[in-house]
Amino acid sequence: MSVDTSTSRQSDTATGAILVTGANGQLGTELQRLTWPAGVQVVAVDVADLDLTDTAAIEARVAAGHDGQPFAAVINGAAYTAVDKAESDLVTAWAVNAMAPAAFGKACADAGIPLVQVSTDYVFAGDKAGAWEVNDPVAPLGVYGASKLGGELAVRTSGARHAIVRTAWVVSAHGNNFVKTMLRVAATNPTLRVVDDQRGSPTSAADLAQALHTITLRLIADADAPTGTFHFSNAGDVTWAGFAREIFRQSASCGGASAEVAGIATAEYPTPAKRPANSLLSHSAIQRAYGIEPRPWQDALGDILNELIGDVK
Ligand SMILES: NC(=O)C1=CN([C@@H]2O[C@H](COP(=O)(O)OP(=O)(O)OC[C@H]3O[C@@H](n4cnc5c(N)ncnc54)[C@H](OP(=O)(O)O)[C@@H]3O)[C@@H](O)[C@H]2O)C=CC1
Ligand SMILES: Cc1cn([C@H]2C[C@H](O)[C@@H](COP(=O)(O)OP(=O)(O)O[C@H]3O[C@@H](C)C(=O)[C@@H](O)[C@H]3O)O2)c(=O)[nH]c1=O
Ligand SMILES: [Mg+2]
Repeated sequence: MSVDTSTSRQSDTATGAILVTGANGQLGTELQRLTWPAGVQVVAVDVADLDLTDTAAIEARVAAGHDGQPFAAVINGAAYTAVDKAESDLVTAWAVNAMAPAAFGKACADAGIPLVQVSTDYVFAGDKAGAWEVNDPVAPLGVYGASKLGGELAVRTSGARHAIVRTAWVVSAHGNNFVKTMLRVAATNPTLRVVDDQRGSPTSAADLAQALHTITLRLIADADAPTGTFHFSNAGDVTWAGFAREIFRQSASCGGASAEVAGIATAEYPTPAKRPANSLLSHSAIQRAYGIEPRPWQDALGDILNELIGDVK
């Protein structure tokens, strides 16, 4: 007997509207720049459209769907990302990073749709020698990481089919990030002091968006798609000082700003929030479940500098 594969394929095709939060953020911007399959529509909202401190509004928005149809999925890319400010603004940080994911979890469970929640390397204490695996113990050092962990736990216990994707050191050509800070400060300072004892994995917001594109479309199309916790960053690891040096090496090669980087100890750069010494993320879970193989962070940085400055050699 022959099987009509065209029909069974049809049911594997994702269609419908995806609600994306954080529309004006780094990730939200890149999710909107991607090409999505015909039949998939991205409905991107920011604080003016949907204030995430309003949990009733979140539940109503998800329940309302789009154009008379339920949403196909939610990607919660919004967050309270001001790590130092969060230390003194605990209630808002927890509202956006924990209570809003809880509301999305409940609303997605009620609607029977998948939720993609973005989380952070800052859920880890940073006291491991190698890369952090998805099931390694979490022990956030500050309010931002603790509130993002609260969001993870809420989503994990919500009953919604979900993927929690932890990422790290997100950079892009827009929004606030380390690359843009380094280029801006270098324009007026010949030497920058940058911590050389915090190690992690830089991540292009565009590459992260592509990974979430893959995961979300699979979750929509396939009820048996892998769920749980995953790590995505670009490949390789570096300290913030090493990252700054590579930013300036590539920037200088195309006539952009450059500066000397003096590596310093964390103790010499006091900040309100404590940060992990090592937050390198292992990719084994996302490789195994979704076949995603991140490219080196240096290549991703080249694309960002190309967009900001021009031809990077
Ligand atoms: N940036 C990084 O280095 C890292 C980020 N992550 C995670 O990745 C995800 C994406 O981060 P990224 O794109 O860099 O973050 P951004 O800070 O660039 O963007 C966050 C977005 O969330 C929005 N937002 C904040 N508060 C509210 C609110 N009350 N209601 C509605 N929207 C709100 C912001 O809006 P507005 O601008 O108007 O305030 C902004 O558009 C987040 O979950 C973050 O925790 C994880 C690891 C590293
Ligand atoms: C600007 C600057 C920063 N630093 C240090 C401070 C800090 O340890 C490190 C990076 O600075 P940032 O302000 O970008 O760090 P931070 O805001 O902590 O970045 C984090 O953001 C959140 C949202 C995340 O989830 C994390 O993955 C991580 O990307 O560099 C210097 O040493 N010298 C400098 O001149
Ligand atoms: Mg920051």
